[in-house]
Amino acid sequence: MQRTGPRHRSPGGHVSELVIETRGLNKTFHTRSGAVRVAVRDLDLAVPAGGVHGFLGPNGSGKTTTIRMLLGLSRPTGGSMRLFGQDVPQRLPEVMPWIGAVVESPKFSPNFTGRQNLLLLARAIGEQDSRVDEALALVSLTGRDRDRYRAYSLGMKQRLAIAATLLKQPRLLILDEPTNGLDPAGIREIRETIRNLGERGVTVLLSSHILAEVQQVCDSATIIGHGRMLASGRVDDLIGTSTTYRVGVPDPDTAARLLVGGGHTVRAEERGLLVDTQASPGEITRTLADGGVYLTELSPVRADLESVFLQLTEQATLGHGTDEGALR
Ligand SMILES: Nc1ncnc2c1ncn2[C@@H]1O[C@H](COP(=O)(O)OP(=O)(O)OP(=O)(O)O)[C@@H](O)[C@H]1O
Repeated sequence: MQRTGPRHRSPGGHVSELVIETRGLNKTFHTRSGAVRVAVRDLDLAVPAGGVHGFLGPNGSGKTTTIRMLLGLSRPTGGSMRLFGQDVPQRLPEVMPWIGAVVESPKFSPNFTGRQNLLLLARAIGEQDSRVDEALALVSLTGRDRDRYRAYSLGMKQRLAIAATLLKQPRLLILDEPTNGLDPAGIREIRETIRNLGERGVTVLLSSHILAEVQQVCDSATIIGHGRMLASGRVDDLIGTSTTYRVGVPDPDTAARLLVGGGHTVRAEERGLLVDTQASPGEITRTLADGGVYLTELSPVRADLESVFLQLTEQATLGHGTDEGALR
């Protein structure tokens, strides 16, 4: 797992081509009341070519701000950015034809069908009409393309928005929280669409505050909190770095103190303690036994990004004192 630095290393140490690269990226807002708000802080983002890369962080952690800067919609206060190896925003006009983005809901005409909306768009950007059928198929809207847009579900509207970006066959697709506000069926359809695109060779940057989403859909991920990168790497590796154990003990307070002293991350829960650690069960047992505490239970809990995130944000918040927003 890589925690800092702009290069993405595979487990074998190979440095892959980066589609998105930021170095020391900063964005500070000055609010009307005169307060200074740091939205993005020294962010080194490295997104390798191919597959789906998750951009994971709680609400307000700086994902949209970063994406807006990458797309030239907002100006950084510091640092540098590259897309396909080109400095942006300076060279944005050159790389923009390769990039599709759904950052806000696009304006479609409610009385036109999905197909008519895309045909209008395709002609406006000089793409062949045949691209419309291909784009509709990629987002699985083929059977519903002759329904009026106003009759579409939110999920279908979102898939049409993705189809619109696919008309020009982008090599990079940036999706900002694309499943927000969708029902479970809509969420599933969008996730399938994103996975299909990743498998077809499109690099997808998927921003999300939903850990399970990133875990299910993404090959690699960057986790941010307070505008800072907390970890980056393959999702398998991010999960593999730590295991959570449920620890049952007669005296949880003493046990927690001993475990924290031993360098483990500890959370209290109803049935005992949850310990996020890279250590073996034997080491946990020894740490407690050396302090005179004997276990009544020690069982591994399925590792997920949530425990990784909690470990990372705990480290990051030590120096900040503010709390992260809600993750679900
Ligand atoms: N135009 C602005 N003026 C002032 N503060 C802003 C502005 N835009 C964003 N912020 C602040 O910057 C921080 C990061 O916001 P941002 O929208 O980038 O987070 P996010 O990770 O995309 O969150 P969400 O998941 O809620 O969209 C927040 O504290 C937000 O309030």
